[in-house]
Amino acid sequence: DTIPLKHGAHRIDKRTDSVMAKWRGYGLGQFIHWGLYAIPGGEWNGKTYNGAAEWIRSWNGIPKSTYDSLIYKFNPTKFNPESWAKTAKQMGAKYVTITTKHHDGFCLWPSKYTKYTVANSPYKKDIIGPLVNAYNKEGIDVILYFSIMDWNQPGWRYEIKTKEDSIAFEGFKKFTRNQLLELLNKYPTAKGLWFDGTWDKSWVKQAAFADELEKEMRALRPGLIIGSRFRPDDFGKRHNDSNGRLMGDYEQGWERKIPNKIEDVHGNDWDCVMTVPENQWGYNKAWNGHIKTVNELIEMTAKCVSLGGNFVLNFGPKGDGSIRKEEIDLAAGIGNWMRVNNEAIYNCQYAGLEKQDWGYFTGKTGSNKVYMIIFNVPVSGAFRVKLPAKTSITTASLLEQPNTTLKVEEISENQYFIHTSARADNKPFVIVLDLNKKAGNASGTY
Ligand SMILES: C[C@@H]1N[C@@H](c2cn(-c3ccccc3)nn2)[C@H](O)[C@@H]1O
Repeated sequence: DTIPLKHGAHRIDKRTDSVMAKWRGYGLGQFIHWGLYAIPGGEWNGKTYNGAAEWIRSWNGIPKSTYDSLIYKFNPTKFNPESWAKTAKQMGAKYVTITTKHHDGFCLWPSKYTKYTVANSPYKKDIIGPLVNAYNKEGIDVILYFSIMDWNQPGWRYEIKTKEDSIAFEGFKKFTRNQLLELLNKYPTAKGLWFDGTWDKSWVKQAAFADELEKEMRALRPGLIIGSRFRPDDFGKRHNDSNGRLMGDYEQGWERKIPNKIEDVHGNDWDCVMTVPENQWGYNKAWNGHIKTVNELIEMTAKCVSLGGNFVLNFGPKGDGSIRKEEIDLAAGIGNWMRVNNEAIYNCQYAGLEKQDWGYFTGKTGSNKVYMIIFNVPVSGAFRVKLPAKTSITTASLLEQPNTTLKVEEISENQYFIHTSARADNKPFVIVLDLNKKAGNASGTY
């Protein structure tokens, strides 16, 4: 039996409207982390900060006031929103999530509710507006990242302990509401909000306020997509309420990690947001440790889509507004593969088939088509496929050469080997299966 909640989940199961269906089909997205932290780029006075570059303000190696005065150095002469949008387009991203305000409180739009914005920097101009327009012109939808935690706001509190705290935090809540409504009014084509900085004790006590604000934002912008990291329930639970139901339209918990099996996603929509290095979102001069390759990132994209989610790859532009060569090259490499194989990614979901070692199945929403995205070629050269009862393979072909049919060998009841000839390169490729009926999935629908 469920716990009675005033501010728990307001919907069970996935959204069924067309705006969310489009989001569900994006497959691949781009994250942009850009702000004052890109100016030091993880380094200060020749010393390197060993955390994530966008958290450098929290480092005791740099006085807070010194960090805050970076606003007077913000003048990205190389900022070119059209070229950022073209890079994303060429990569094959269908949506972009852009930091409007990260934890440091610096606003990339000329907010009326604080002085700590681009308007008071040497750059002076709005960044978010031109970005939204440039991405929309490329046919890419925009989601606005917003950090509730705001280190620049005097009213922010990690915890509310005194009367003074609570008075200050009430002012902070008003400020937060004003900024969110301001963003929705200034950028009406934004499809959704990606919240961050909502884990502290002060915020998890704001169930009623956050619930009312979410309702107000949805009323202002029908169809708005809001992730599960925005609000706490009556008992301070986040993402899933005290009855285990997702609060928000999709699960936001997959930050720098990917679910392993379908049971891990609990029937939710979800996105995975991923850094190229181990843990750097804002620009960091020193990219240490393992830097993910094109093939790794294609595999992460395929794995996310095979489990019904979207993969969102992070870019951290430099303080001057240019995008580093490593990221441009990754976008180009992923794009080369997506140009040929995006049919196996866009508008695809969990195919409901038993995972095999060669790679990932994706199912085309509402069709009998299933894609096999191959990363590991078996030494036998034969690719195993297990189908549910009464489901059979009508044809099999290579996505890159649609008119080549591949040999299908039935090896037992509902079990097949697909045979292909050896391939010259060691790049991922896609086999398309036309089935005699929809394979269905764990929840029986696409
Ligand atoms: C999407 C990513 N989320 C931010 C983040 C949050 N955290 C964090 C770190 C410790 C406790 C709770 C949250 N680490 N990184 C990163 O700065 C980036 O914006």
